[in-house]
Amino acid sequence: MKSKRKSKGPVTASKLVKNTSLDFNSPALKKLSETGGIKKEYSKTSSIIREFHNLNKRLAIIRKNRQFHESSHQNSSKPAALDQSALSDEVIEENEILKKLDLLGGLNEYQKASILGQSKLRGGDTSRWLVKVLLKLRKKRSTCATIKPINKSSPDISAAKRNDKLKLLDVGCLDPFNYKKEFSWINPVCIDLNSQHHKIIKMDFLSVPISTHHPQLPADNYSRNSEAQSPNDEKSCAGPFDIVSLSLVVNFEGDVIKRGEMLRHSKRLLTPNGYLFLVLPLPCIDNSRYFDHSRLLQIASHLNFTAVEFHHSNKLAYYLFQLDSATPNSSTTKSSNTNGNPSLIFPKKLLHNKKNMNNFTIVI
Ligand SMILES: C[S@@+](CC[C@H](N)C(=O)[O-])C[C@H]1O[C@@H](n2cnc3c(N)ncnc32)[C@H](O)[C@@H]1O
Repeated sequence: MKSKRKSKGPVTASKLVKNTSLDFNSPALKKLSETGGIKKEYSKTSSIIREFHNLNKRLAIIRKNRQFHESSHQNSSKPAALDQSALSDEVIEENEILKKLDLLGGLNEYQKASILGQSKLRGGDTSRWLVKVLLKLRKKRSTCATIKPINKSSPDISAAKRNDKLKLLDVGCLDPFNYKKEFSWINPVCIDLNSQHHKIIKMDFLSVPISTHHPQLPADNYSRNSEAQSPNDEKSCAGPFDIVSLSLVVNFEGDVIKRGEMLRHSKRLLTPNGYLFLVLPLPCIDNSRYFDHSRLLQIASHLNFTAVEFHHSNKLAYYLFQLDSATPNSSTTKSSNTNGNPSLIFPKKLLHNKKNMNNFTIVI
């Protein structure tokens, strides 16, 4: 009789990501990479991420339609039979999507797949690009006065010096130690819809308040070695911030209007000349019917952001924008083409029309 015990099988990346403390330099992960096994695992994680995004997008559309049907039903005096059947179809589809998301493992599994995507074997997490640019800006600080003086030489960082650190809101944070090497001059506050670590506040970015009565931010609890820190909570997370990081977060949101709202909210949370670090998958910029580099720059400029630096890698598009609070706000300006929605300044507009393009966009 055959033994029912399953063989342990090879160490796979998906097994590795199940560990809470991920060691990206572990011999097992390196070996997996050398033997080529990791490629298969990466394509598996990529398909989880892709499927998750598609389902999320569809869910946002259905929920929006439902809101619309419900409000038009409330405002109408006639019995709307058609609306009612559309509504029940949408409820059925919504439940199916939720089931599929559940089968995929939900946000938790998606995040594990994303953690694997961050691994150094794949070029590291996106914070490395930001740090490189910030250091470059620090060098030419005479022209970029908002990069504050940094005293890295002092091992004892007093409260006064801590206030000199750049306060960075890391939205959609999977690893609170992304900026570990920079803790002496960057003070990260980490949030995510689904926290993977006690130092990551479980919070929706759109509900981060603009200011607080508690100016002491939780990231002051960070120290290089200490694990025993007081837990972060929603109350301790509030603007203003020197930097807001939206790395691979805007594309996660399925609702195109909420994507625009995320950019607007960054502006509200930033110090007068603060920075917005935005990272999108490259196809959002170079293979979308409704979006591209210049559209992004137009939207950014409308919100008084100027691109300080950008970089397109094989897979990702990195942007560092700086807020110019001195420029008069242009948010009252309306675009000529509003696609039937007069409240939108940058509506969904066909910009390119080639085969196999995606439909990513951000509307404002
Ligand atoms: C692809 S991961 C990005 C991880 C990391 N920032 C990076 O650059 O690799 C997207 C993360 O954004 C989080 N997220 C999406 N919308 C959010 C929101 N409105 N508020 C907070 N976190 C959000 C998701 O929960 C998910 O963990």
